[in-house]
Amino acid sequence: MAPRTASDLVVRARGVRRAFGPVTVLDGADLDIARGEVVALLGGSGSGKSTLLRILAGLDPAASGDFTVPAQHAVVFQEHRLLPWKRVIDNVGLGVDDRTRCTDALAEVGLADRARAWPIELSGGQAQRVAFARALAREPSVLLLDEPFGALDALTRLRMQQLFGRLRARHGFAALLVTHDVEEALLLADRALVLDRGVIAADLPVELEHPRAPDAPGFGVLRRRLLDLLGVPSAA
Ligand SMILES: Nc1ncnc2c1ncn2[C@@H]1O[C@H](COP(=O)(O)OP(=O)(O)OP(=O)(O)O)[C@@H](O)[C@H]1O
Repeated sequence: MAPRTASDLVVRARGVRRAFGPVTVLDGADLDIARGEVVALLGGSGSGKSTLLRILAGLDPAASGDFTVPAQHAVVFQEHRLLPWKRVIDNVGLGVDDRTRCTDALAEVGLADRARAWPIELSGGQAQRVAFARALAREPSVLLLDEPFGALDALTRLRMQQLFGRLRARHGFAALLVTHDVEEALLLADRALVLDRGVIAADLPVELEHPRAPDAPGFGVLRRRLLDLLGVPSAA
């Protein structure tokens, strides 16, 4: 891989620190994301993944460190966070002037026919699709995703992961994907980072052909390596 220059980077963070009272959660974390690159962020529960994502999203003014994230970013959380008093299309259109972009985004996630529905009328998977449409309508150069598929049932999660792959191929956005799911990281990401004791402790390139599948050659080896990096021992 050619060395990355600063101009290739869409996200650059250096020495990110955050403590809550006496507890230091991030202790000088460094992170780069290149244009169009999907980076998974893993780590034990409470290791600070969401804290780092929130900082990059500009949602935590108390953090310190140097970080640049383009203004044109969008965030998707585990919960859809749709406004219940706005119809689907108006949720997608929040802060976006161009209505065509909103209609197109809704069509891209397969929900053109639900534009006039209320959020309460949607399934969990559909609501999360709308959350992605809302993000897409902003034409982001980077998506910040905090376990966006974590609350979905296994089948819906698989469909959403496939949708994410198609959207990424079409739009070329970069993404930071916080996930607990090793398989998800290896299906979707170009690199997998492991956050441990406040720093990025490992950076694993995922050099697998697309479309990827858990039974494809090379997948199992990478899964084992990533589990090792996460400190999960192999079954005896
Ligand atoms: N607003 C807050 N006030 C106090 N402590 C907080 C706050 N936000 C996060 N923390 C603490 O910071 C640590 C990291 O939390 P964070 O949610 O970033 O971890 P995580 O890696 O995303 O965890 P999980 O995988 O369980 O979602 C935890 O110990 C958490 O309790």
